[in-house]
Amino acid sequence: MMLRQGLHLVRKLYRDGFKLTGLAGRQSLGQAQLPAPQPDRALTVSSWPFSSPPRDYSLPNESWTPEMQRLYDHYSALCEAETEEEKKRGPWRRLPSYNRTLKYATGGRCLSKVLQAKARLFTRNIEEPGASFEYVVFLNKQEKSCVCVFQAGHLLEGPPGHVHGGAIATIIDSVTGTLATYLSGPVMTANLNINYRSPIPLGSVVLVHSALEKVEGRKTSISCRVTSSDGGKLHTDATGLFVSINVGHLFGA
Ligand SMILES: CCCCCCCC(=O)SCCNC(=O)CCNC(=O)[C@H](O)C(C)(C)COP(=O)(O)OP(=O)(O)OC[C@H]1O[C@@H](n2cnc3c(N)ncnc32)[C@H](O)[C@@H]1OP(=O)(O)O
Repeated sequence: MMLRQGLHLVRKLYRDGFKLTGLAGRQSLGQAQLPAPQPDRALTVSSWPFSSPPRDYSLPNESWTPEMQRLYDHYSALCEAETEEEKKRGPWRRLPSYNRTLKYATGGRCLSKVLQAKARLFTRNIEEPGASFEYVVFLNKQEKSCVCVFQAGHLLEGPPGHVHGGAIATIIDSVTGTLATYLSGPVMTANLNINYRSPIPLGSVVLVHSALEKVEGRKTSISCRVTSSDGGKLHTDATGLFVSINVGHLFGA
């Protein structure tokens, strides 16, 4: 009964232009749901009359180091830039990030009540600022790429003083998945292939660069490089394969 109700809602929300903000850990939206002339509108949250505004976890907080803040300011400035000829905004966008995968999507509160219960997004699950994943994703629409500024907190320790490989995989999955979702709509990770090249010091700030490799039918391939904040040191490189899904797939349909 619950499942049927849920699937009905999924279909209805899709018919009504439902926009996912967090499916599969992603911050971005499927291209199909982005109205091209006013891209910012698609990145906003629905104004549900009785909800309090959700916290956007990709905004600066007191835990951010000066380096994290510097890189945030750098990419934010690119987002403000205008193109020469038309005084239109350039290709860069900061993607907001919430701690619920469906609740804060347009129309998602209703779906969230039925299907999601108290589910929280893994990477935004720890309230203490700076303790785990501090990150912000900037998308370059023209280049079909994105860069994530990532500061790893003390809860992500693996080898003493360094970031756990699973935490690195998590941020790679989240960032490559964000890009795949933006480009191809709802997807799930089918394969991640990761090469750990040099350890990431805990508390340091790194850049996670992702770019589209190819789209073949339902398959979207994304490459990824994690580097030091000055780009001089390669920490990790990876590839991700994402397969487009019908949202019913998440509910066993
Ligand atoms: C909600 C917050 C969570 C945050 C997490 C961040 C994002 C995630 O990590 S998503 C969760 C992790 N991923 C999963 O749990 C996915 C589990 N797997 C699945 O559900 C399915 O296997 C799924 C959807 C990936 C593919 O299944 P299905 O839709 O039946 O596709 P299927 O027909 O098997 O394959 C489609 C194509 O992809 C290819 N493919 C599928 N899996 C793989 C793979 N592992 N490696 C290579 N190719 C693959 C197939 O060969 C096929 O290719 P072609 O079209 O050329 O023949």
